Amino acid sequence: MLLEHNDRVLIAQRPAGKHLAGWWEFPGGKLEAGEDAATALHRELDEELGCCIEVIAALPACPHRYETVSIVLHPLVARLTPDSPAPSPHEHAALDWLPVEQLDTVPLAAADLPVLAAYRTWLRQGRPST
Ligand SMILES: Nc1nc2c([nH]c(=O)n2[C@H]2C[C@H](O)[C@@H](COP(=O)(O)OP(=O)(O)OP(=O)(O)O)O2)c(=O)[nH]1
Ligand SMILES: [Mg+2]
Repeated sequence: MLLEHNDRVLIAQRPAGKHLAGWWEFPGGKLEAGEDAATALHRELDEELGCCIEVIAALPACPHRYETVSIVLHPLVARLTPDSPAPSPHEHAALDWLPVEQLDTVPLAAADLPVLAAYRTWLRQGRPST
């Protein structure tokens, strides 16, 4: 999920001991059986960050094949609800808020590069809601 706040986007560093440890990602996680992307996102954010969000738009799905696993990311653009607590890193090594122009200055997980491209396209198109 691309969580926007004050013209910045939240990124999270994956913790030691997991796939892609040390790499940065957009918070979120796997769908559990029967969940749609929005339901999974709200659950994961509660677990990972302790914050509440509102979805603004859904971007096109981004499949990626790592050596050990293949994934499909379903990127959503979101904002914090007005009364949400600030995100805190319950499961990540660190969090950071970056302006969109700086998102390619950190080591993002390879699967996130097409996500970033789709987000920039969406911004250029005038942020259409879906
Ligand atoms: N959540 C998330 N996962 C990503 C991104 N980019 C990327 O390559 N991944 C990979 C990392 C994992 O291999 C996989 C799904 O991650 P996940 O958050 O559901 O699971 P996880 O590895 O953190 O472990 P767990 O929650 O099952 O304990 O997708 C991203 O931007 N966000
Ligand atoms: Mg996760």
